[in-house]
Amino acid sequence: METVAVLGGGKIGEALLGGLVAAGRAPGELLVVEAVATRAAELGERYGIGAVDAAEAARRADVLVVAVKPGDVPAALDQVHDVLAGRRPDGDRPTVVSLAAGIPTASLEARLPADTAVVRVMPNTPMLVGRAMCVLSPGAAAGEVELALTEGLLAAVGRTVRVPESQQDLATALSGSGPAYVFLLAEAMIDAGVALGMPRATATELVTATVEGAGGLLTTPGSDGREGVAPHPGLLREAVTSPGGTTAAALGTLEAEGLRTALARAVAAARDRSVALGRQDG
Ligand SMILES: NC(=O)C1=CN([C@@H]2O[C@H](COP(=O)(O)OP(=O)(O)OC[C@H]3O[C@@H](n4cnc5c(N)ncnc54)[C@H](O)[C@@H]3O)[C@@H](O)[C@H]2O)C=CC1
Ligand SMILES: O=C(O)[C@@H]1CCC=N1
Repeated sequence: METVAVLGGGKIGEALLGGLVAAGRAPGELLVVEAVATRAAELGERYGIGAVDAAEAARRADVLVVAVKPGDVPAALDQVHDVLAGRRPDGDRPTVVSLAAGIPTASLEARLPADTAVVRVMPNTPMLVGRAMCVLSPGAAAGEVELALTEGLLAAVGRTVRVPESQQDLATALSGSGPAYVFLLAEAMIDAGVALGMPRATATELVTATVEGAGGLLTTPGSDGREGVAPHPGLLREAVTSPGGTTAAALGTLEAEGLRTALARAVAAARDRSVALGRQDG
């Protein structure tokens, strides 16, 4: 198997490394470059992954994953540039896989040796439990080989989909940030249950099982009574909504309070922020 080096062992770096280990990848094939020594040690203890410096990662990696904050990407790429320049671009040089929100492949390529294969990916944190949604777009020098290599790696930790790079900022707003919207919804539901008198542990069990079960229905073909097409959220919602019943009362309140509009605005705000992060780097 190829050696994967991750620059940045923070939340998403850990989700990838931990997810790969959980999927059976040998820790010896995984490397992390982490600026904070205590954090690197923590990852070593937790997953048995070796910490190296940027130059060593650039020397040994077949896939070099950039998982630092968008503003730290230029410095991180500068640290590996010269070693990468010493490796031939025709198969010896690693594929650079960027997980950074907003940063276009053209900006990444401009800070890397000419002809480096770059794949821009927007992952999400369910990667840690093998349930990621990873959205991929190739850079100018990334062909089918590099895309397939990246997909093969990420398939171990969830699902992958290719999109034109013009849709990456919107993908970031939907699936990259999306888990946070679901967690906020869960938190708010639990708090509402507690406010109305249910013990927190019970409310938490009810809500988390409900989110998991609803996710299962959304992703199980045929769950809305139709065969051969992806389940429609509206049909699943209708099946819960008895005429004159409790769900209709709740949904009427949510619509009146503007939940749908709030979500549309939230996704647009996240998309715009992703675009702005890319401009700041440029
Ligand atoms: N957290 C999330 O849900 C997602 C994050 N991302 C992207 O992943 C990237 C990282 O985000 P997080 O993991 O949340 O941030 P984080 O702040 O948790 O992790 C970044 C890590 O990189 C380290 N670091 C910074 N510069 C470094 C360098 N030059 N060399 C080595 N290590 C360095 C920091 O010490 C830190 O541990 C961002 O670009 C973000 O846009 C993408 C999808 C989802
Ligand atoms: O909040 C962020 O900027 C990152 C990108 C997607 C999820 N977390």
